[in-house]
Amino acid sequence: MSISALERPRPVHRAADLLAAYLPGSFYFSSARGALLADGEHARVRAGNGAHALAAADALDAAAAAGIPEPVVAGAVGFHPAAQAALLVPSVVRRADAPTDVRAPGAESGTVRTVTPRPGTAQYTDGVRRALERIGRGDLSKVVLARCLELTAEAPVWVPALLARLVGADPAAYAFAADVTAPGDPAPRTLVGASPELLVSRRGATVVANPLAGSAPRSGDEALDRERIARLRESAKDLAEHAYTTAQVAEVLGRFCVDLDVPAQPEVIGTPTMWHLSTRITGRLAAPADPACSALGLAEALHPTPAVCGAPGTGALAAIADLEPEDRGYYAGMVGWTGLDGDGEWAVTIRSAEVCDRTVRLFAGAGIVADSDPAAELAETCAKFRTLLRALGAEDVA
Ligand SMILES: C=C(O[C@@H]1C=C(C(=O)O)C=C[C@H]1O)C(=O)O
Repeated sequence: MSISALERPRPVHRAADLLAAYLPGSFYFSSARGALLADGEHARVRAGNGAHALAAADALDAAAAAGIPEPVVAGAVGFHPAAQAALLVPSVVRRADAPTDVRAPGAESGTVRTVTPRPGTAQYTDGVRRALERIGRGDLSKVVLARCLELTAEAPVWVPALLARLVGADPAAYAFAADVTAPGDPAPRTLVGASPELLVSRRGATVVANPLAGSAPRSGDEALDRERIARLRESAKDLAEHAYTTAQVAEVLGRFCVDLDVPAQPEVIGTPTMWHLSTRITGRLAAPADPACSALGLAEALHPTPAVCGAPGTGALAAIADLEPEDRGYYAGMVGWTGLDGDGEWAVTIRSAEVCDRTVRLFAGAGIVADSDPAAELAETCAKFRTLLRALGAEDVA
């Protein structure tokens, strides 16, 4: 008698159940691959820059030996090479299929009291001009300049409702909520968002990365959007911006893979707020058992890609340090999970916010290359903010 159907592990929950069970302090991550909700803290994973994957492999072995069933390392790593990380082995992990018909109550508008742009818009466009000077001098070819909106709500922001609205608006997004509370925070701090960008996903020996770069706002009008998509496909400036990112991602994955498929031309993908040039790169790992080849190891090797940093990386990091007045924190870092077998999924932490009590800090950035127009780059950041602003009921205030 065949029992294969019984043996096959299957998710026992629905993504909507996991979302309903999410509470601040838990870790939630979902994508078209499935949903994961993790609770409790079996162990923290602490490691220096570039050493997270090895520390995670040790922590996973120890957790399995301690009887944690199907342990994972889950959490977020900040943008800067020496940034903070919030990675742990949770005590309990529940999984579900990909979210589909998630219904969330609409955002109540009028709850956001103040919106403070940091830097101000004029200072941001000035930063873009200064970046263009550096590009003109040949110091670098591309840099992603970000800005922040600091929102104050009239009451503490309830992250479970915000997360459910983000998933409901775009069930295919890489949606996440991770506890990133740091010493000195006045209240628990949660990183929450719905990213369109896969840093890397691994299943067995197969890896996928899906860099995005080159963008246009979505208008909601079909004819206008068709025009914007066609323009994006042919824009030399956006194609150049995209090519820097794809080249670096392909080069890094090439070090780990025996076969790598890099499509020659990007396609255009859409989110509810944006259109992006997108290249789906797939590869087969040469040594899948090596901890450096775990999903987290690959994510660490790839991060930060020119989608959120620039090219070359060192010049771009220096430009970001000089031209961005706000610390990015977890924005433009990575968020996801890795299992005992090395499989896992890590997204680029964009279209995200850090929520701490009544304060919400959102970031959005735009890739600056030789032909960038400061006003257009500012407009691009405004369009990217809409993902979170909509979910916060604050689209009209910023
Ligand atoms: C930096 C962000 O997005 C990134 C930058 C893009 C661009 O410059 O065109 C496009 C997608 C993302 O890779 C952001 O959303 O904040």
